[in-house]
Amino acid sequence: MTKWSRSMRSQSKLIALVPTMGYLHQGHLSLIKEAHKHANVIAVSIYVNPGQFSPNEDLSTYPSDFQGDIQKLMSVPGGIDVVFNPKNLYDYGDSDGGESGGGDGVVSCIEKSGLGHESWVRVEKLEKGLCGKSRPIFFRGVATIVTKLFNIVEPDFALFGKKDYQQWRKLHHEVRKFLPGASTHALVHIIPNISMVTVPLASLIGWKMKMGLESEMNSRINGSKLGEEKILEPVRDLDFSIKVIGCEITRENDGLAMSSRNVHLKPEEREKALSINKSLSKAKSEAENGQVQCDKLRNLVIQCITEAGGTIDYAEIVDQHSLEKVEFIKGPVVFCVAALFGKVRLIDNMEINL
Ligand SMILES: Nc1ncnc2c1ncn2[C@@H]1O[C@H](COP(=O)(O)OP(=O)(O)OP(=O)(O)O)[C@@H](O)[C@H]1O
Ligand SMILES: CC(C)(CO)[C@@H](O)C(=O)[O-]
Ligand code: BAL
Repeated sequence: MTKWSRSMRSQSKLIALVPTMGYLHQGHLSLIKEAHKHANVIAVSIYVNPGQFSPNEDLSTYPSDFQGDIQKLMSVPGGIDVVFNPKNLYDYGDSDGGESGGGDGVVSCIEKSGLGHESWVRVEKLEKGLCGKSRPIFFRGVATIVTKLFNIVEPDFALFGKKDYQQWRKLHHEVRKFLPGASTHALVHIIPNISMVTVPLASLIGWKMKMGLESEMNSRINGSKLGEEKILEPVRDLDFSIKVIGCEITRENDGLAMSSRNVHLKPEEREKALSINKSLSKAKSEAENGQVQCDKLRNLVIQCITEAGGTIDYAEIVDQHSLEKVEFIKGPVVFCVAALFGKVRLIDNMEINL
């Protein structure tokens, strides 16, 4: 994978990474669409990361359909360049991590065997609330695997969905925050010579889906960025020269946020789950009409979801940047919800910008 990336870089191509856990839907494809606006070549990773699941979570039942994913990726306008689908990205020491690094109860690789993988990335404050409460190792696992993917793929851009708002915010923070006066700029010189390369690698699905994109890419580059020096903003905490881009939530026509786990919802549960988006939309419009007391808005959402038959994990209104709870809406906030319908835990959110 790294060899491919470096070969792209040596041709001055900008590389975007779209990390996923597979079982792709239009939400994932919207990330790829956005990636095309920024980069010349696109890598999609498909890896169900065992390091972010606790033993009581749904690693073993997480949906997967690799061939279906490939079909979907082939149909993306503009194509993608490579699919990175590693079997396992952890060293399990003496114990057998099993297929895809998962397997029964094997989650964090080191705790059981005492050997193997033992380095973890943490984003100490932002990982604590919301999903971090009920999924205590989740964000450590996400930050670590994303760091590993960044090191392997060496992208210029990485795209994440705001459906997983806390994840996006946390990664954004981990990777890049504008520090006035900081001097660590990544300078990227874009040159006009775009040529297509296919790189089949053993551990990588050597996939080439370019389909007539060359002229489109040339005109984009010629039109806007030819010969310019593009300055990526200074990075923070971990000094990655990577720009993290957040993409809006893609919803089904009836408002349900697209999610791979939706496939596990029974029809009646799916119907009940519509209460999440409905109640969030109602809360947002009440806020826009002057109701800025968060407990009132929270009660509205909790009541609506509970009456529909969902079980609330959390329903919090938090500052969009710090993710700290707020009592009264005074600035940009995001209303984040996690709720269970049957055995399926769904998350959703809505930004409120008064
Ligand atoms: N509806 C959506 N709109 C925009 N981005 C999304 C949507 N669903 C997922 N994504 C983004 O796609 C990336 C990969 O997510 P992932 O593969 O876990 O899919 P998912 O649908 O979020 O699955 P899950 O059922 O685990 O929530 C993440 O950055 C995630 O935020
Ligand atoms: C970012 C991610 C691919 C890391 O495993 C995952 O958490 C996801 O799909 O949102
Ligand atoms: N998109 C979230 C991945 C997870 O729930 O593990």
